[in-house]
Amino acid sequence: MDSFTLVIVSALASTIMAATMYLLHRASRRTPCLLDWSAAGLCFLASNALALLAMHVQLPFLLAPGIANVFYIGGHYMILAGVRRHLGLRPRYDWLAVLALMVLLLHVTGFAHGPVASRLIMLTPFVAGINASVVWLLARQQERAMRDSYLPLLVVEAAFMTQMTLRAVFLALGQPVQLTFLGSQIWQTGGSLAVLAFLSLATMCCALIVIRHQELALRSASLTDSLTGWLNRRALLDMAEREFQRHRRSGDALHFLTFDIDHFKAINDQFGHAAGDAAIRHVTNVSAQALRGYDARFRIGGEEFAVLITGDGNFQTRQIGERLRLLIESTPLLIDGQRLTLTVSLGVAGCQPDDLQWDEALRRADQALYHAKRHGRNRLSVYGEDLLPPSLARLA
Ligand SMILES: Nc1nc2c(ncn2[C@@H]2O[C@H](COP(=O)(O)OP(=O)(O)OP(=O)(O)O)[C@@H](O)[C@H]2O)c(=O)[nH]1
Repeated sequence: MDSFTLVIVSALASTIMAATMYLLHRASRRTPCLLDWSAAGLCFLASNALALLAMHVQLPFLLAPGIANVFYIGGHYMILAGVRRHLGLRPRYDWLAVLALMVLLLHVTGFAHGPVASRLIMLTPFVAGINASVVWLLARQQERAMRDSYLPLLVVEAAFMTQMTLRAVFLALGQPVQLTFLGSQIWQTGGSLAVLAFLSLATMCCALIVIRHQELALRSASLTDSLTGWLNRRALLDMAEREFQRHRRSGDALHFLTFDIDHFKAINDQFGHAAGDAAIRHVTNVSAQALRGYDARFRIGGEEFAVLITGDGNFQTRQIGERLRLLIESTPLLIDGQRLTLTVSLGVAGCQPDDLQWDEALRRADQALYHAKRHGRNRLSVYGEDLLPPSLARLA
């Protein structure tokens, strides 16, 4: 294949990468790694543009291949920088500056002025090192929901690193191959095709990561209450059904602990809606300290909350609820310089063998909660103990 066509096609693929990443960023500005990946496309484009220019004009050696190779390494590095940023790490442009300087300085050495093969061997540790860093970072990720979307980029980077390394090893150890700058032998053609495939696939893989990430963020937002960060009623429908099915199979206890802020309307009326919101946040923050990390918490109404407690009986659930009640009572909220003591009323109910739906237990927990409200507030009632089912209440 002629090298002119390959460089043109690679330049096109670089442009598509830069434009795709930039346009995706325009569509959702909350994903800055897209700008790194767009810059990666621009770097590859600049490298190809210099190569094209060098085909027609005699350029200084430091410009082509020197600066052209710096852009080429920069392109690979910007993919790494974007991956780092996506994973919440600093992109480390200082490392890029050091790498760029090293690559440029190497072009002053006699080795770089040798045959094309020697420059290829010279660049391989840089490219393979950057590719290996991307592979290492992505392979370490534990988040199950995202792992599948990292795999394609991981494979593409690993494949490119492998072909680059094998090519360099063959050129270093094998029969001398006469490569010429922008020649059309199989070695150059293969290398250019590898770059072309890499650019096209990396563009798709980066887009896949961003789309998957946004999808998960949207899904999480749709299940989360924005004021408190607790799960919302919609999430409760999902999770309670799953836990109810598990409870029916395993027989493990499943309890609902519901609670509601006492006289909350008075806070709104006296201090305003913003103070009411602060009170809601205060109650959820404090009660989170009384709950265990694995207890699923939900905001199911304005100032009503539910906790799904699995594996514990009435006694332990009552203990958890009492701990929560006491902690809220003893942790005042500061509003306008005033210390305001908040209290909550709580209800507890467990799923019973003849329950057909999980919400029967939630309804009983609500009845227990209203029992606690009627009997003075700032207290906890357990359905079946403090409040008897109607059939037993008649006998009592
Ligand atoms: N600030 C704020 N207020 C809310 C929110 N959601 C509901 N509310 C208010 O919460 C109040 C609930 O009042 P009530 O149901 O009478 O309950 P209460 O005053 O706590 O009385 P008891 O529950 O009987 O102790 C209403 O005034 C709602 O407008 C919210 O997100 N923020």
